[in-house]
Amino acid sequence: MLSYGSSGPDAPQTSARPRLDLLVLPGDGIGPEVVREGVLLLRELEPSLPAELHIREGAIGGAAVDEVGDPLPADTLSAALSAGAVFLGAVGGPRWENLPAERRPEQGLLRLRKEMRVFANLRPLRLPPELSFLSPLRLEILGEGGLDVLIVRELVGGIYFGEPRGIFVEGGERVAVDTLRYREEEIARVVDVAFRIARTQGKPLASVDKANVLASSRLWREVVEAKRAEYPDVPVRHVLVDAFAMDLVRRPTAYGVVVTENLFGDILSDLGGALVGSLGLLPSASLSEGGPHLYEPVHGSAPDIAGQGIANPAGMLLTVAMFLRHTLAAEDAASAVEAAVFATIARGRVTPDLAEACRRAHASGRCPAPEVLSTAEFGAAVREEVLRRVMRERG
Ligand SMILES: NC(=O)C1=CN([C@@H]2O[C@H](COP(=O)(O)OP(=O)(O)OC[C@H]3O[C@@H](n4cnc5c(N)ncnc54)[C@H](O)[C@@H]3O)[C@@H](O)[C@H]2O)C=CC1
Ligand SMILES: CC(C)CC(=O)C(=O)O
Ligand SMILES: [Mg+2]
Repeated sequence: MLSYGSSGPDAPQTSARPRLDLLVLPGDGIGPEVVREGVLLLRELEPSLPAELHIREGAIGGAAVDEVGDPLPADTLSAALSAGAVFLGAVGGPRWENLPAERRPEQGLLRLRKEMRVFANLRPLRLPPELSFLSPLRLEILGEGGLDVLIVRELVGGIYFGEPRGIFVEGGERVAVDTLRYREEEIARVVDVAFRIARTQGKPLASVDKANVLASSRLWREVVEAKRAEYPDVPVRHVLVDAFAMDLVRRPTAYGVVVTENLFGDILSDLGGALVGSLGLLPSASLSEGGPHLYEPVHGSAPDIAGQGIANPAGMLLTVAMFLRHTLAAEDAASAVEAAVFATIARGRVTPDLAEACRRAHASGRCPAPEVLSTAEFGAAVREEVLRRVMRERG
């Protein structure tokens, strides 16, 4: 394990602040590129945070397969389980696509989520009004408030984990099996998280399923109905997933908090990436109950742009904001990071994935002339902006 940063894990405590151990897992492709910007931002903010951060790095995914032949090495898992929080970049890539299923990078991530019991994956689809030019949706559809929908995705159950699974030979031909299985309690705990957030934010809850076909969805609906009695103040409706995909594009303002099972949440959040203009803008926080939370951007390892220094680190930086909010309860710092990311983009300072939308908007006076930045330049611009905001707040 590498450790880096000013203090190092074994340095004596020099302040009264509690110590928080962070495990950083860069992974593959653009993972390390965006994680670097996240760590630099954390370092910049560290002196003003309520905890002293001790950052260690570990191996996961294809990088770990190359190093030790296992996408989730035992020392990475034990470091994750004993950390205060874990950051992950992304895993996977064409290099490892032909490995046996259990050694594929993605299995390392799935096992990590399962072992950490991070069952509630919060995926905000947020585009403030001043950035509405990034969305392919027309202004009148997006609404005056921009886009603001929270997907709460069940993360450690469902078809990604159910047994039996695999490719078997039956009657001389190959048969593939995946099992979609949910226990009542697995549904209830994530639905409860979604209800609580909807209540706190004063928003309606949509539960997305496929109850007209799937038994797991019928149980899901029953559990939501039972939970509803505990939250009589939260308006709830059930929406079939196919209709929801259409409706999210047609009238996103109809939705506030959306709760759904693992596979549907995975697919729908990438659709959300298109609605905000780039998958590279979406953060996520995977919450456990009592254990460390896992923080990861929504996107994957993006092999098509990896190694070029052009990945958008905004999703990772907004993920840092989610860490500040959910692990450190440092709401002011979280809001400052979010505001800094959005303000940087609103000035036309963007990575290449947003450049075309910015150019088009510039032609109609909705965005300054774009200044196309590298991953590192965008990260630095956001850090400067965060510091400016923090200084301004301190007077
Ligand atoms: N959480 C994770 O580690 C995830 C890993 N993956 C893995 O990643 C690999 C690539 O999968 P894809 O289907 O290509 O999905 P992907 O999310 O890596 O990329 C999809 C598209 O979005 C673009 N994109 C993604 N993140 C971006 C960023 N930060 N800035 C600019 N553009 C960005 C990519 O260039 C690509 O065109 C696969 O091995 C897949 O299994 C996929 C999704 C999540
Ligand atoms: C690569 C998979 C394990 C997961 C995924 O696509 C996601 O969590 O968004
Ligand atoms: Mg995905």
